[in-house]
Amino acid sequence: MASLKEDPILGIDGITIKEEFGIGKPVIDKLRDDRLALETEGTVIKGESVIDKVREEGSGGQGERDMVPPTSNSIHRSGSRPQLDLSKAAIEGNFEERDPTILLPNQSDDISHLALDIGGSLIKLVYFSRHQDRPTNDKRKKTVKERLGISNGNRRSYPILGGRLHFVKFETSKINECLDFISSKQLHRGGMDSHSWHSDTSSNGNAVIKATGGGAYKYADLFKERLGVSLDKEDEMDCLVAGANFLLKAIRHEAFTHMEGQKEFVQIDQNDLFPYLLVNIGSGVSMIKVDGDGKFERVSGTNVGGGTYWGLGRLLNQCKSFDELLELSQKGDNRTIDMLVGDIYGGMDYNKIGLSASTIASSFGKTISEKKELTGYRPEDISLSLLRMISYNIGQISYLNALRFGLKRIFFGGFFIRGHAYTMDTISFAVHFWSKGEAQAMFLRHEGFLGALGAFMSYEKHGLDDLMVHQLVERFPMGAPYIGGKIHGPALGDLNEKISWMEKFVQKGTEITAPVPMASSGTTGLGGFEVPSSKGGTLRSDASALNVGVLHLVPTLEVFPQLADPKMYEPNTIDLADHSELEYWFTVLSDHLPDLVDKAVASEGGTDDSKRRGDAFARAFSAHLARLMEEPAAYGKLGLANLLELREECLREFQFVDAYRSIKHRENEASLAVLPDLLVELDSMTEETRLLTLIEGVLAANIFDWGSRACVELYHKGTIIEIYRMSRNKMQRPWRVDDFDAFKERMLGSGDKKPCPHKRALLFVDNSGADVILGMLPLARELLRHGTEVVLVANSLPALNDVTAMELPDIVAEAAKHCDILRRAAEAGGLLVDAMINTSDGSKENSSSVPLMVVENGCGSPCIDLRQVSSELAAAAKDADLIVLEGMGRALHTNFNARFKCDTLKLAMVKNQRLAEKLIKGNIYDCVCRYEPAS
Ligand SMILES: CC(C)(COP(=O)(O)O)[C@@H](O)C(=O)NCCC(=O)O
Ligand SMILES: [Mn+2]
Repeated sequence: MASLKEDPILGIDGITIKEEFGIGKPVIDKLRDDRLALETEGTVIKGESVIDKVREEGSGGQGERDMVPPTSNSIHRSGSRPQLDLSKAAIEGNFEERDPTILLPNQSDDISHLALDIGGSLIKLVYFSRHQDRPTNDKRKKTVKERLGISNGNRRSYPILGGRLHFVKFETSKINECLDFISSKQLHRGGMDSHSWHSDTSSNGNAVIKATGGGAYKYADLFKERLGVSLDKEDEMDCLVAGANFLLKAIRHEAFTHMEGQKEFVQIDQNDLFPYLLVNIGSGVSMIKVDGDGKFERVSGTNVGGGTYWGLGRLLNQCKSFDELLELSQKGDNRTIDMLVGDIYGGMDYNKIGLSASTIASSFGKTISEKKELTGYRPEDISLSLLRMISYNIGQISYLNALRFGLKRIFFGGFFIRGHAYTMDTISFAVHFWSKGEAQAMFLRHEGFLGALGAFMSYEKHGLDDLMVHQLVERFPMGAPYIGGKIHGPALGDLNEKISWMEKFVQKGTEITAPVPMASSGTTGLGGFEVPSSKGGTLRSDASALNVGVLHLVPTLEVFPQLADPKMYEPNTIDLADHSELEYWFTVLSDHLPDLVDKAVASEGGTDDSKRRGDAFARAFSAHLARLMEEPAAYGKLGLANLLELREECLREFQFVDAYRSIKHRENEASLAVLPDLLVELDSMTEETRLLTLIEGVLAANIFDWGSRACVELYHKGTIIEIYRMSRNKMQRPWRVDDFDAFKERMLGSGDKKPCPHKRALLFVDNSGADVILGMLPLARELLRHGTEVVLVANSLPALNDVTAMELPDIVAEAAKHCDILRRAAEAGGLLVDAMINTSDGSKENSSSVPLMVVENGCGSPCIDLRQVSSELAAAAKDADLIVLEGMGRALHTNFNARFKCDTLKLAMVKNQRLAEKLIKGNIYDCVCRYEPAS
């Protein structure tokens, strides 16, 4: 099939767009309305610039956001940040005061809980923030829940609410900064609500914080003095193990191997976790055999650990910080200090016992035979020799202990490692070498937080111990993608704080963003340490960064029950481990940024405040991209879906609630105007022709995608309907992937044999406007006509121009005004509870119709990860026997290779040339109609 781009008649210069189109001429005339022009930037060929229109309407004091009538739907969605409820706000105390306290009686605050691990060198802090879900009185939602048989009963004996788990660290020597941080966030005052999960006050009425590590004893008085809190001391080993078990069970991509500079995530089977050896490298080293939850034994340890490295480094090199010492090692050459096998054997390998010439025979051994003073050695070389000596020694002792107890897996944690590639390579090498490849060294992304997490877990009824992987969503730490120098990177609560952090970050930016060049591999594999591949010229800017995101706890998330093999399911189609892919998609997202910022700022009325937020958003997003470009696996396995979600999350973080709101509204209006005529035309067709026209319609209308650069350029060339007509005219079969005949046979049968209709179809809808109204709704109507219940599955939160579950009922109500099938089904599905329906026959009888329902999918991204969907969707899916996934995000970028237990139809127009070539060996604007019967 020729692409739209190549077609001289339909050329995207828009000069000659064919008039003849599948739907009637009056409809076309109707759509000549100026209001239906697509672009907002004033480059519209036909019709008035929408920006002008906005200005006119805005002169009455209304911004663009006011053009959209408020939806009548009152579903409460906890967005990325809780919104302030200012009702009944009152000033407390003296009105004359400069910053009087304002009481917000109806605001459900973020409630924080905190635990600490105060070590010899670092303080690790884990805290949880949450806000209570407000009860919803939404009748539609209730009806849908009833229909789907979702009970409101609590699964747990105590409530666990959604929230976020944050990870922060401070140097112990700067404990005052840590106290200031706790105090500024009021973290020590958490847990005072009725849902308290821990005994937050001691018998004498003081607030209590769980803490572990030696500092919990040493600094107890200071905490009491400064914050008025008591530290409730928890055993360090108990905490380490509880923290490690929680991470290994609950966090996807927590563990990874690191060999010769290559990081690879290991999927740990929860049921096959124990036993393992946990090696915690802090100032000293503990080796713990873990047999289960709370079942462990400290089997060994060594006093030669992180403290030794730092201490000796200070004495020998006068380094002021651990990172400085580590940074020196990056430029070191240990051959000037270590005695190598080759030094003893005249440059030869000692082959008989498998030692290469470059194997260290004796750490620091070369210095014996040289008559140099300490000043004669380079600090860089000393640092590297030290690092090797200590890492190698720890690797070897760990292996011997694993051997002692027959353990195959060794997990290394503790802040000595701090994500330093060379340290991990050295340890891995030692374990691999001594075990002859039998044992495997693994590392944990939250390596430094095991103790703090464990202390957190020790609160009674924290509710985290039985959380499942799918209930935790790891998100990029917002507002603080980097941590360096004096800038700490906790999640910043306050928007202003966040914006000024970004501004500060930009000033510091050049200092802390330099990527590290990777040297090529030089390891012999013969037991010698040559130059490991991950030793770059300089220390990564983020060597002390956390490399962990913020954990969002969403207890309502579930695994989509129709996945054929949930354990093998991988949502992303494109592997960003391929560097050229990564570069390409990073460029696409960067290029799209200025336009997105314009839209976002306009959606908030173009005020100075929104411009400042827009700027901060652009910086934050660019900084995240740069950070990920430097280390793609920093926050676990990175797929395109994560990047697209990151963009949306970042927008929300800077309080851009719905950047495309006016575009969506305009397209909805235009499409609703066309719908009645389209339905009449469809009804005049035979069943077979109609089914084909419907699928064509879905594919054609998927062209309305504001996330695709090519499509947005196209929108400059004509009105909504012109683009739609052009797209429909291009729908000749065969499509690039064309399983329509198989789908038709399942729907209509062949010959006289009429197949049994599907019982329930889940339609994963994509974009607002024509996509959902002229594409998916008519398809839903056809399924309803066949007697199939239809569940429209839409986003919980806005993403690009995707329609949301909150917006859909009003759209359906509008459509239902002109169609009895939709009206009856929507009534039966509880969608029309408070919509004013004015139909021709006025019939209220709904028992004859199967229901049309709407459920939210639990996400706010253009893609969907089916391991983590809303509980409503999971409930609706249980009885489904047909799934329709529509759009590039949901059917191509994600789920293209996913297999389901029930019949599945994947429909999308490919609106990106590179993806078309890669995925379907086709061209931009080619279509995919992939039908896969139940497996
Ligand atoms: C963001 C999208 C996945 C949305 O597509 P949709 O799901 O709406 O069909 C898609 O527009 C996309 O991949 N855009 C980036 C590539 C580009 O601009 O060509
Ligand atoms: Mn979309």
